[in-house]
Amino acid sequence: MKKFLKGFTFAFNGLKYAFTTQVNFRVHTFATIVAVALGIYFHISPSEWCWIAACIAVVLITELLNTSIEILTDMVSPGYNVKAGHIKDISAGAVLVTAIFAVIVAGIIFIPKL
Ligand SMILES: Nc1ncnc2c1ncn2[C@@H]1O[C@H](COP(=O)(O)OP(=O)(O)OP(=O)(O)O)[C@@H](O)[C@H]1O
Repeated sequence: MKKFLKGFTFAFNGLKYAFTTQVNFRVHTFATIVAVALGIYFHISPSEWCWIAACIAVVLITELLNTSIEILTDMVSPGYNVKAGHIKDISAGAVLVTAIFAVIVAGIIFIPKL
């Protein structure tokens, strides 16, 4: 049980690290708050909440993985390396894809309610 709770502490430390060091993670957290506030304001349906929750999760998870890939890349390749650059660009591209997906879903749900 102690080990299980310790795992949570490590996970929360990771979230804290991402939040305090990554501007993008803070921006996505702010976007999460806005999406939840809009969902409450417009009384969206349970299935619309599922889509919003999925968007929030996929964007935040990808941002967290992007952060850890960046750290790992800097560790493995501290100097300039074309491949290191590609790795970081691809990882950032993954975040962009999820963000575009979230904006499209939010548009489909919220624009008709305006
Ligand atoms: N070691 C490297 N070798 C080659 N290009 C790199 C390297 N590190 C970074 N780059 C290039 O610079 C871009 C920005 O890298 P950087 O590490 O600053 O990431 P970031 O997205 O600005 O994240 P953060 O601000 O959190 O560090 C990368 O996407 C990549 O194109």
